[in-house]
Amino acid sequence: MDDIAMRAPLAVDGLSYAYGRKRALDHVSFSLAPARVTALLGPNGAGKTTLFSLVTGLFDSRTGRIRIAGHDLRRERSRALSDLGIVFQAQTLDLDLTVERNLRYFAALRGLSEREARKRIAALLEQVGLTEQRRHKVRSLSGGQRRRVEVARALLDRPGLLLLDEPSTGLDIATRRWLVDEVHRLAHEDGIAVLWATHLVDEVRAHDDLIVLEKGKVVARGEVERVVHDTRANDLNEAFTRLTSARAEEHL
Ligand SMILES: Nc1ncnc2c1ncn2[C@@H]1O[C@H](COP(=O)(O)OP(=O)(O)OP(=O)(O)O)[C@@H](O)[C@H]1O
Repeated sequence: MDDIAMRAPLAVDGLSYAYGRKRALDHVSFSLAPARVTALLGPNGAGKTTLFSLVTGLFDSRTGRIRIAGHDLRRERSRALSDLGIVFQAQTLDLDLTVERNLRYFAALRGLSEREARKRIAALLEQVGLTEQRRHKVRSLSGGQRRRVEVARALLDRPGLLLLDEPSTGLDIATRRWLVDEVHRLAHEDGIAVLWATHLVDEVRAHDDLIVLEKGKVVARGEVERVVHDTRANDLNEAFTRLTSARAEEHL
C-alpha cells in the first residue's frame, strides 16, 4: 500500500473472503479518493455485499487489510468505523418509532451530545426534505421517504466515507433520481468519499470512478470514461457486458 492509499478515506488491500469452500472475494485491492463518487458495479453474486460486510466490520477476514481514513479496521476498529456512514440494502429503521426517534437513538449510539444531535437532525431532515414528517412513525412513510431517513442517519456523525449498498432497490424513479443527485452533491460539496454498490449502469455518471467486480475479483478500475475507452466499448453498458461476459466465458 503506498502513502496516498494509507491515508485514503478507504483503502482495501489484498482482501479475500470465503463462505466455507465458496470463494466470494479474491485478492481485492483498491482505494477511494475524497470528494468522489465511486460506483462498485457487479452482477448479482459478484461479491458487493460481502465486501460491504467486511468494510463495516460485520465479517472479519484474515486475508488482506482494510483502512478507513488511515485507521486499520482490525487494530483500531472503533476509530476506523467512526468515520463511516452506511445505507444498507435492506431496510433497517424501527418502523414503530418516529423519524426523529430513530435518528436520536442512532445519534446516542454514535456518542453525539443531546444538543448536537438535535441540531444535526433538524438540519439533515431539512436536507432530505422530511421536516414535516419528523413526528410520523416510519411505518406510515413511503419506501422513498424511508430511504431518505436512512441517508440522513448515515450522515449524522459527519462521515468522511459513505457506503451505499444497492440503495435504489425498490424505489420510485423520483427518489432514485434524488438519491443519485444527492450523493453526488455530498461528494462534490461536502468532500465525502462515496462507494455506491449497484448493478444498474444508468446510476453511474461519466465522471465517477468505477470498480467492476466479477466473481469476487476486480476486473476493471478507474474513471468511467477511461474504463469505457480501455474496453473499446461505446458506453458503460457495453463495457460492463464485455467485462463481465468475457469473464463468464473464461470460466466455461
Ligand atoms: N451466507 C452465504 N453462504 C454461502 N455463500 C454465500 C453467502 N452469502 C453470499 N454467498 C455467495 O458469495 C458470492 C458473493 O455474494 P454477495 O452477496 O457478496 O454478492 P453481491 O454482488 O452482493 O450480489 P447481489 O447483487 O445479488 O446482492 C455469491 O456467489 C453468493 O452466492
